[in-house]
Amino acid sequence: MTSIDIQGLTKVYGTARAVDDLTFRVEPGRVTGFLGPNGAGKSTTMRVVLGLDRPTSGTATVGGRHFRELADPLRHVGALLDAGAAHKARRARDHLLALAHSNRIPARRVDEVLAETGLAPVARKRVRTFSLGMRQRLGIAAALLGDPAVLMLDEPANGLDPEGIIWIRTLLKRLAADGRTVLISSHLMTETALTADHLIVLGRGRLLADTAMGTFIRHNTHRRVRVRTTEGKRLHAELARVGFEAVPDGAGRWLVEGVEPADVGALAARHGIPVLELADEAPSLEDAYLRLTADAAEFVTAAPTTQEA
Ligand SMILES: Nc1ncnc2c1ncn2[C@@H]1O[C@H](COP(=O)(O)OP(=O)(O)OP(=O)(O)O)[C@@H](O)[C@H]1O
Repeated sequence: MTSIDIQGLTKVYGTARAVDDLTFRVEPGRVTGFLGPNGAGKSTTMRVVLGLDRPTSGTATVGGRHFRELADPLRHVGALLDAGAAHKARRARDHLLALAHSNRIPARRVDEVLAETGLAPVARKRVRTFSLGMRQRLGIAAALLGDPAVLMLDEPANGLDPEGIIWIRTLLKRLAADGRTVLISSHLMTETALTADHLIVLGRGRLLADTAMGTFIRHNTHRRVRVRTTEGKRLHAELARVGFEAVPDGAGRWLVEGVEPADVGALAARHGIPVLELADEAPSLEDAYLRLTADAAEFVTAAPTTQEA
C-alpha cells in the first residue's frame, strides 16, 4: 500500500512561507479532502510531491520514494493540477498516447481511460475545441492512465456538469475502495462532504486539522435546533430565561445551539407558544470549515455596505 508522506515540509518563496513545517500522511483506502483558504499552501504541497518544486526543507515522498526517483511516474502517481496543461493543437487521443508512450503504458489503456471518462466520442477532436468540462475529463483521463496507486487531483469537479459531478464522486470513492490513495483539494464544501472520508486542512501553510470527516464536523460545530413559531419574541425570552440564546436565521426561523429539540418543544408547550416547525439541524462541513479557518483566511472581502435609497 502506498501513502503520501509529508515530513517537516517548508517552502519559502522570497519572504513568503507558502508551507511551514508541515507533517501529515495521506493513507490509502480512503478519499482525503485537502482544504484551506486561498494561498494556504495546498498547490505548493502538491507541486512539491510531484517534484515540480523543491522544498526549502523537509521531504515529500510517495510510497517512501521521491517522485523524481520513480521510473514511469504516471504508473505510480496520477495527478491533475491544471486541466489546461494539454497541448491545444493535439487531438485528445494523441495527447494521451504520447503520455502513455513516455511512461511505457500500453496503447490499449488510452482507449480504456477515454471510455471511462466519457471522451471516446471526441477522442479524435483537437483539445482546443474542448469545453472546460471536456478538458477536465481529459486531465482526469491522463491521471488514470497509468492505473496508479496514488491520485492527487486539484478541484476534480471543476467545470463538470451535474452528471459529471456524480460520475467523478463515484469514481473517486471506487478508486479509494480499491485501496488506492486519493487526495483531492477543493473549495467546494458540499461536494467534499459527499466525497471525502478524511480531511487535511491547511491555514497559512500550517496544518490545522488531520481528522476523519465526522470528527472534524463534530469538533468544530455545535448542534443546533431550528424552530419556527408565530411568537418568536416570547420563545426567545423563555429560552433566555433557561440559559439558551435563540438567534434569528433571517428566514423567519430561530436557531438555538446546545439544546435538544424535545426540550425546545416541551418549553414551548409549557408556555403555550405555537410551534410550526422544529428540527435538529445537522451541522455542515462548511460550518465547521469556516469556524476553523476564520483566523487563517488571508483574503477576506469587506462586508457589503447597505446603500440607503
Ligand atoms: N511560484 C511562486 N512564487 C512566489 N510565491 C508563490 C509561488 N507559488 C505560490 N506562492 C505563494 O505561496 C502561498 C501558497 O500558495 P498556494 O498556491 O500553494 O496556495 P493554495 O492553498 O493552493 O491556494 P488556492 O486555494 O488559491 O489555490 C501563496 O501566498 C502564494 O502567493
